[in-house]
Amino acid sequence: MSTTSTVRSAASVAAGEAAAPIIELRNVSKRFSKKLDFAGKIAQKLGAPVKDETVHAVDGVDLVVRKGEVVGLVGESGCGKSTLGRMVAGIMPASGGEIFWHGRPLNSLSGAEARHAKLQTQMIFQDPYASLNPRMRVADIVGEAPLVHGLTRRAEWDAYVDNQMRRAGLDPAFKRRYPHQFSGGQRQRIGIARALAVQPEFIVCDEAVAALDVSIQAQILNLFMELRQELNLTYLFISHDLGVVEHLSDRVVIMYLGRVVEEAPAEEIFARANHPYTQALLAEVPRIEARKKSFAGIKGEIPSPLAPPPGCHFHPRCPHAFDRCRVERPALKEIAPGHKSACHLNDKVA
Ligand SMILES: Nc1ncnc2c1ncn2[C@@H]1O[C@H](COP(=O)(O)OP(=O)(O)OP(=O)(O)O)[C@@H](O)[C@H]1O
Repeated sequence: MSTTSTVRSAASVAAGEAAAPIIELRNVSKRFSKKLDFAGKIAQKLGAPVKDETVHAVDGVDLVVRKGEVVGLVGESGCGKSTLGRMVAGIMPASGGEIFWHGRPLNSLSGAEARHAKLQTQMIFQDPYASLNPRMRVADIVGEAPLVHGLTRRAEWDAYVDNQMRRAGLDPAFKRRYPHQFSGGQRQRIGIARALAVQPEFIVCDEAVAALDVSIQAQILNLFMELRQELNLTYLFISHDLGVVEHLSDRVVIMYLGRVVEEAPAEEIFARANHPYTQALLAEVPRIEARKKSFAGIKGEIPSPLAPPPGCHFHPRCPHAFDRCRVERPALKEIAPGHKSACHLNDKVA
């Protein structure tokens, strides 16, 4: 058994039935109103009917992340993963539904509690360079927030920063340098050191390794898993690539056009994918076992979230679609213990 799967199994036990949810989303949606362009504004002024231009980025999602778990959130570009991640991290409000933090509605927290919740959830982004202030030295990037929030004192600050840098695999000797003096992988480590410095319990990684070379990706993924063990961290790991989440997730959640279409323990997703969309995603990961199965790749383009197809959003691209799929939204139903899928085919088989 590989080290990663040993780590996963051990954590799965730790994150079993009894582990309490850190975050829970119930029927959460996010809509963005698209601003009218010049022609649209003129048409509106002239009293012409103007189309409703609303992007349904996230549409009625239920999601639970339990303490100690690593949840992989996977789907094609534009399916709403980042938007969902931002709502989970408390940096973007939902348009509908409810978000619970340790069992309490996020919007019922007092100012101090909400600030604490925000600090406890850190986000790591795809492009570390864009999220690091180019005019700040690494020591300040890493050490500013813990000082502001009273997690360290001025007298101990240097040692505190050194410690966070070492944890993220950076040499503290370089702490007076600026972000542009580091490589892509090292910059991602600076982002990780900054996140760790506020002592979070939960980290949302949004395509955190997507911009890195494959060998560097592996190093950063290993670092995430070591930190998980060392600091008892919980992760929501967002990626467009099922292959990336394969080795580190306890549970995998698949999104398509704003909705969750399947959710299961990682082993189950890779061994017995149920939803035709998940099967198509698996077919596109060349190095995993499932490629041997005769899943067809995904045909066609992902439809616009401005006008999602009725019924099951995946039906125009699904090789198994039938009449019901074109009119009725499939509910996310349990098809095996811990395995849920939103596909009308499951009712048909039964
Ligand atoms: N601030 C915004 N205003 C308007 N539309 C937005 C905004 N943020 C996201 N969207 C739209 O919402 C949809 C979902 O975007 P999101 O970035 O969450 O998807 P994603 O799955 O993370 O894709 P990617 O990996 O490409 O970022 C997209 O159609 C996107 O254009």
